[in-house]
Amino acid sequence: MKAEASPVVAEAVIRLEDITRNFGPVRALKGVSFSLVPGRALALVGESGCGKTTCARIIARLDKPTGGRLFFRGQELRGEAKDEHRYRREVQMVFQDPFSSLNPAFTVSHHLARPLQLHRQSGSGADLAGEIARLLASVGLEPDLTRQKFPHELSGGQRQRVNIARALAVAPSVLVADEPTSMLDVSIRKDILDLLARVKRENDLAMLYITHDIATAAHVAEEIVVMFAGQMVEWGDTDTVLSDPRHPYTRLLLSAVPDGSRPFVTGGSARFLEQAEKVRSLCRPESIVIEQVGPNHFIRALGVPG
Ligand SMILES: Nc1ncnc2c1ncn2[C@@H]1O[C@H](COP(=O)(O)OP(=O)(O)OP(=O)(O)O)[C@@H](O)[C@H]1O
Repeated sequence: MKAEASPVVAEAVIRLEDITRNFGPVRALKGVSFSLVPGRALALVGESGCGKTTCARIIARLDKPTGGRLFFRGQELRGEAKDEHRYRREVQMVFQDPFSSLNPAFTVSHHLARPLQLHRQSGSGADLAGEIARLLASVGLEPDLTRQKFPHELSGGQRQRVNIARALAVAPSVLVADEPTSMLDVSIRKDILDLLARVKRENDLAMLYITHDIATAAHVAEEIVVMFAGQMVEWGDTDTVLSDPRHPYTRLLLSAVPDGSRPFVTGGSARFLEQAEKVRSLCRPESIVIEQVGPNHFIRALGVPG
């Protein structure tokens, strides 16, 4: 079966349609299309340089695509959005580095009070204190022990929880988490992923979870997009793609996942890179032919080497 299709799901908050991004001669994104829908997460997976962060920055409107269309609640965004302020409130990001994303000069309370005041116009000081306490508790932090602390007094995991609370403070509908656990100790990565999965459920968030670690996708995301050299090469329901990968690059990523005792690490070894080069030679970079291999399971058709 062949289809010029992408994982279209009804009621998308965000939709990317055939997005390209060139940096001079570097074609960072080539025809990327997917949707983010409430209460569901999509994992964007691939090796360093495949275009994941560029995608995130375009969704957060920190960067503009060279081509293609970006939709927000069914309306195409061209240039400055009519309601840019609303868009920027509704689309929040959690960054990779929990250390540099908090201001060392301010307490946890301050970090949460500002977005609450800006976007909710909270009433009294008591209301605000209550909101801060509720937010901290919702991300698994003890309000009384945390609110007056400065970032350097917190662990990496606690800081990332504060970052997640800060993103939630403005009641977003979309959360973009760009490698949110890659700088954290392996022992707490799963806790943060569990937290992201929970806040997605509780807040009905449309989530983009970006990772180089395909093994973690199933912890957070119902859907997965595997990227290779700026292109989507395989996508669909996470469980299906992980249990029945059809594209050689997805298979390669899965083969680099070590056994269950170290589930949150993938390879970056010379052997992995050598195999990635072999896969690269199998992929026709400009291939636009998409093959549907299951109800919600697609791969980019392989080309002839060279
Ligand atoms: N501002 C820029 N100027 C020039 N090239 C860029 C710029 N931003 C990204 N690129 C290039 O675009 C490609 C995609 O980069 P991107 O950061 O999106 O990849 P990534 O998958 O997020 O990688 P990583 O996991 O290392 O962050 C890379 O070749 C990168 O060098």
